[in-house]
Amino acid sequence: MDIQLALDRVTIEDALAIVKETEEYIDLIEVGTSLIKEYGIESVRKIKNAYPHKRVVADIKTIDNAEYEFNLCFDAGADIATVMGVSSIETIKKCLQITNKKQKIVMVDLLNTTENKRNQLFSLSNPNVIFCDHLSKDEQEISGKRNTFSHLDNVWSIRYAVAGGITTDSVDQLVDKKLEIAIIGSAITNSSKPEKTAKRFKELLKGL
Ligand SMILES: O=C(CO)[C@H](O)[C@H](O)COP(=O)(O)O
Repeated sequence: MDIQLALDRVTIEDALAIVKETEEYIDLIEVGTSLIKEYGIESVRKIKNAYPHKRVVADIKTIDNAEYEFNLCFDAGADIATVMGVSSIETIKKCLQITNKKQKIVMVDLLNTTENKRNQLFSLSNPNVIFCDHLSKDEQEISGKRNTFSHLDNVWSIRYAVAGGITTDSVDQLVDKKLEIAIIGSAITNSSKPEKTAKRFKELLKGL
């Protein structure tokens, strides 16, 4: 399983320093929504320029204005851009259209989607789409919720990632889920030893 390092609530300089330390153990770099909101699309450009050999995810969380936002991300060098699954089907289809045209990847964030909407989204699955099971920061921090990854059991045939509060103690729940990507943020970025923590995740996820 690949590791996507989510960079949130840090400066671009700190983000670059964390990637430098952890580079050997991570597969994708996520320019978090907070970085894009605070520093703009330049955050994506700077991180891709510094790590051209890594897949860079722009976590723009598009919910409307798909063409403009997806072109912005891809033109800045992102390999993957995110759209919220709760968006209208017009928005999702436009993201897919731009992604296919530019031969990039779209990650559909399933936060707050209903089962009906998820089934509708899964029917659009193609090799350029990765779905992301996501437990929000606010649900984690305010309500103390933990992701149980329970509805992942029926999704063998599609590309799948998980995000939200994953720690070295919770990765064992990902065994046998046939996931492509574990998105890990604060467990690494808030660690006093990011390199050691990223290395531990790599060891734990190897072979999964
Ligand atoms: O999309 C995000 C926040 O909206 C984060 O990328 C995701 O939640 C991973 O970060 P963490 O491991 O700290 O929860």
